[in-house]
Amino acid sequence: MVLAELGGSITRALQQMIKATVVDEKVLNDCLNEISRGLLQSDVQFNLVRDMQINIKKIVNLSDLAAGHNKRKIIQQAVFDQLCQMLQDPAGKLDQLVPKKGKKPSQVVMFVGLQGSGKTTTCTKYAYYHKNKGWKPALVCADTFRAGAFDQLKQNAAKAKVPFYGSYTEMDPVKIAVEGVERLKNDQNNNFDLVVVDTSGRHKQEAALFEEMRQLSEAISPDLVVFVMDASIGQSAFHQAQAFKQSVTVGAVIVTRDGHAKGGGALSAVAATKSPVIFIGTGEHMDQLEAFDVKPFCPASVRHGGLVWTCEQD
Ligand SMILES: Nc1nc2c(ncn2[C@@H]2O[C@H](COP(=O)(O)OP(=O)(O)OP(=O)(O)O)[C@@H](O)[C@H]2O)c(=O)[nH]1
Repeated sequence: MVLAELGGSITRALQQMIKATVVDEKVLNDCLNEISRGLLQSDVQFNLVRDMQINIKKIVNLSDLAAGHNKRKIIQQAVFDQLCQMLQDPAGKLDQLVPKKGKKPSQVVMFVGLQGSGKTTTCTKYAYYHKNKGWKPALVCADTFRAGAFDQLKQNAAKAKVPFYGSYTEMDPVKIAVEGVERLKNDQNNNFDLVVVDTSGRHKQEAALFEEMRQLSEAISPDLVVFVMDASIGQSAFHQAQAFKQSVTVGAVIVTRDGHAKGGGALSAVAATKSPVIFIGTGEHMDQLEAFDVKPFCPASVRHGGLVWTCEQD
């Protein structure tokens, strides 16, 4: 997994710093440069990497640290905090964002993203994931643009045994979404608590499709808009994600096809949308969706000389 590989290179940089006999400016710079190299190789935007270096240096002001301070631990914590902030909860709103099981009226989650980013697949995976955790999810196909999207979602929904709403004949995605969401929300028999809406793929250059997405979002007022991004798009993730964020209130990111060399583009999408990565798609199958865990970037402990330097808050 590429995000985990990036975690490995960050851990190695920290280990080098921990091994140093004296932690001085040179050791700190070497460590930060090594981490920056890993991030840049994973295609994280240069500006983000530079800002992260600046922030860490502000927190870890070696000349101001009195003797007796555990410099290694302070550096490690600063690196971990910065990465967590970049990835996990950049706006500090994760708690409010995540739908709550059993909540009424049903919460609506709308999926948006570029063409082929994996939205349709991820919608079903997301519904299936929650179903296995005891939720009552349902799916709506508001992708009238791609021929085959309806059948794809219908088949996936049947496989996942998740109820589904869509139409072969209606071509207006806003109408379908409104009807589907209303019907599923008011379904007294099934008591759905999560309605997942799949939308057409679009590109920021396609103004009309972006306007359609804005109208769709306005019409159904989703509780959460998820931006689905393919890990392989690398740096262009930043501008695309930013364009989506400017049209609809993106609240979270799901990264698909993680395993690609440019997986660090996820960091750029997070920075552009100020939204956390909540899940990672690790394959085409229904169960290949993992709740995102920031820890691979910086494992809980980095062992050296019998000491355990914990990255987690102690
Ligand atoms: N390996 C891998 N493949 C994925 C993942 N998610 C989706 N795919 C595959 O990517 C392809 C495109 O996925 P779709 O779900 O159809 O993409 P989409 O965003 O709905 O496409 P549009 O509606 O055209 O925008 C399919 O072949 C999926 O099986 C993932 O996490 N890992």
